[in-house]
Amino acid sequence: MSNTLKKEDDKMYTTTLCFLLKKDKILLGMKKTGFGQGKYNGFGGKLKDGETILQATVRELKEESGIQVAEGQLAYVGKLDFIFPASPQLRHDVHIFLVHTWQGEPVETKEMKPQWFSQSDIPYNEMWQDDIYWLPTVLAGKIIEGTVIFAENNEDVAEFKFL
Ligand SMILES: Nc1[nH]c(=O)nc2c1ncn2[C@H]1C[C@H](O)[C@@H](COP(=O)(O)OP(=O)(O)OP(=O)(O)O)O1
Repeated sequence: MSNTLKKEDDKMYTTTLCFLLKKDKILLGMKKTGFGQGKYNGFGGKLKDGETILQATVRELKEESGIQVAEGQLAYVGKLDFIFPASPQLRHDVHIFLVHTWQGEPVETKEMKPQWFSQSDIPYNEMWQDDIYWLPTVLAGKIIEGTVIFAENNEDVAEFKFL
């Protein structure tokens, strides 16, 4: 591996992502600010210093949707490594969780506008383009691990691999 690649690896940051499920519905949020603005996605964000992945998942869900969960209500479903060859500093991994029970009702926050969708009508064309490669597998009950390599425009998926 070249030194350049090693340097990029060192810079990788960690994020969380979680999806609430209720019967045949899934809760997505329209991201109003920051990375992924204008896309529907689950709720999550970067780990803060000293935080565990579970703590960050609970905190981000609360900040972005008003929903409170206990760590024990988070079901781990997988991990993805997002690689942006045109912008190596964007590289990050995401730890993904499903939530079936929680406290409170979703509310609009300054970061996200929550909306329930039928699981058979997920708006993949308004989401990150990698989601259609792995979210159906997660919703089918499988645990995933994979790598996404984005194209030069940092939007299209150049390659998706399940490990
Ligand atoms: N390609 C991708 N596909 C996807 O489904 N989710 C992605 C994604 N790339 C990033 N995400 C998720 C992970 C995480 O939940 C969120 C981005 O988190 P960031 O922390 O980078 O953004 P924020 O603007 O929310 O920053 P903070 O609130 O400061 O943490 O988007």
